[in-house]
Amino acid sequence: MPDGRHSDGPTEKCGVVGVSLDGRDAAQPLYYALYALQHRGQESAGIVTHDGFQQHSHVEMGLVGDAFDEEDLESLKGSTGVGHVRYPTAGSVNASCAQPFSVSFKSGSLGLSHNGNLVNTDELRDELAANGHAFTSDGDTEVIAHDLARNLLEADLIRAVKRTMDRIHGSYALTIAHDDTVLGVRDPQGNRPLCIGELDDGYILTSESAAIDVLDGELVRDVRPGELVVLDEDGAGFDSYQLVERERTAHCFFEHVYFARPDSRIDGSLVYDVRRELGRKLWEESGVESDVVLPVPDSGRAFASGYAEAAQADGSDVEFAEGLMKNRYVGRTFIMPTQDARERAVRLKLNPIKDVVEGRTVTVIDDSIVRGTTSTQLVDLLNDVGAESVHMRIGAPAIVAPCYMGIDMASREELIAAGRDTEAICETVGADSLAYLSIDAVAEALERSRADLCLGCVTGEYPYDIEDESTDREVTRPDIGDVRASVADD
Ligand SMILES: O=P(O)(O)OC[C@H]1O[C@H](OP(=O)(O)OP(=O)(O)O)[C@H](O)[C@@H]1O
Ligand SMILES: NC(=O)CC[C@H](N)C(=O)O
Ligand SMILES: [Mg+2]
Repeated sequence: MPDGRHSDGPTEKCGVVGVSLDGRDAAQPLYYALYALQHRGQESAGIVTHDGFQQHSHVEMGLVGDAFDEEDLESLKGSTGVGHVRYPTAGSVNASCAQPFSVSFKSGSLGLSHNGNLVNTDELRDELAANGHAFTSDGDTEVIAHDLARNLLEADLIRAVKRTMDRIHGSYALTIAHDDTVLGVRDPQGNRPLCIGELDDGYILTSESAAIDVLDGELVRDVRPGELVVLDEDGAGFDSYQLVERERTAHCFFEHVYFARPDSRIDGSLVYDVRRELGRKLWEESGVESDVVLPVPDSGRAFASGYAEAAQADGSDVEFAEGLMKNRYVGRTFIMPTQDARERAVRLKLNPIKDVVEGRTVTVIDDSIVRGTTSTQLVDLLNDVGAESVHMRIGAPAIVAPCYMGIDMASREELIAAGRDTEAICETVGADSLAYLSIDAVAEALERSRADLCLGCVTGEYPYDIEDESTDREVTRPDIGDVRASVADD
């Protein structure tokens, strides 16, 4: 397995936050912000604060609502701090890798939250260990914390961060509490999102602007790729240092397709608008006449409304209907650790309304197909309730390669599109027709050139050097019959 990736798990990403307030305790706003970022990671949640004298930390496995009670929040004293929700992509899936990571050293303390994945973790860990650093986890985040702590012993804050940025390779959006100073750092290619918000009595740094909204704040701007933002300790403002400049960005397009909340604004675009535009383009590229268009909730919704709107504008009398009902108590299905659990979860999660579907031709719109669990089951379900035909339209290109940048998107073996063409995938999921959106349409909707996006999972070409990437390229495909049989057995 290549450095910095574990073998199985969901395609979730972590959420980071940091706040600096004028006197008010930071714990509660951090907690609410983490609640707003819960979709980005459900494995653990944590907050580290600083009261001007000492650091306080509470980190637990589980969801935000379960990880903290009132007493925990009260114990987190101080008006500055950082928080994290984790979905593991590097290191163990247990408390040893839960964040924020705390490190105490001669000249102070650090609490560090990370979204992303380093691609040179092993090399850095070996070097730091040889210099006497003792690690308590096998993750990449602790390596960043130790490297920064070491640099802080020899240099001022800005130089120390710059040195660490020069040494760590890969994707990272970081919020860091260095004593009572809160910092935000974004990797030089801006792979993972990070933005700055203004609150009534302070400032916030966070993965998604929805977390600023829930605190009734205002989005100021995105943190620029390669930029360090330092919040004033009294919450009065912030300073910016452009520490690394790169010619090209490598923004992750999948943030807009699936990960981020539709109500978040990332790198200048509202996720909801981008999804609707992708849906419109999907109609333009591969629209198919049918009686009804059904979104796959949740993330397929905005795509389907854009698709149906474009179809109707073109004179189609297709109906847009919420014909798949979602059980809101079942989380994102990738979170399930085994294929069997994922299949069961899809059945629990989505139920078709027979009356909407029976005897009709149906177009199902989803944002993406990863392992194919959702689409394969859905086609069966829709056929079971009497759909005359089922056409799948997908608002992203086919995912043919793993993600090494902080999304655990399974190995090639598990990806239904790796080593298969669209026709074979269509046959595998059992649909009457299937079409994906083109990569160019994605770049157009995001108003960026292809060269400024990370498209690794849809092209297999990465903007970072990935150790051992090539060893994962050979895929032995099971027979289509075997795949369908395993679904039918369930
Ligand atoms: O091909 P698969 O491996 O099944 O993965 C693709 C599905 O998983 C995601 O939904 P998910 O249930 O994670 O979350 P959502 O409710 O936000 O759409 C995505 O939106 C697709 O529906
Ligand atoms: N999903 C992420 O961004 C994970 C951050 C970090 N690589 C970890 O596994 O803890
Ligand atoms: Mg979905």
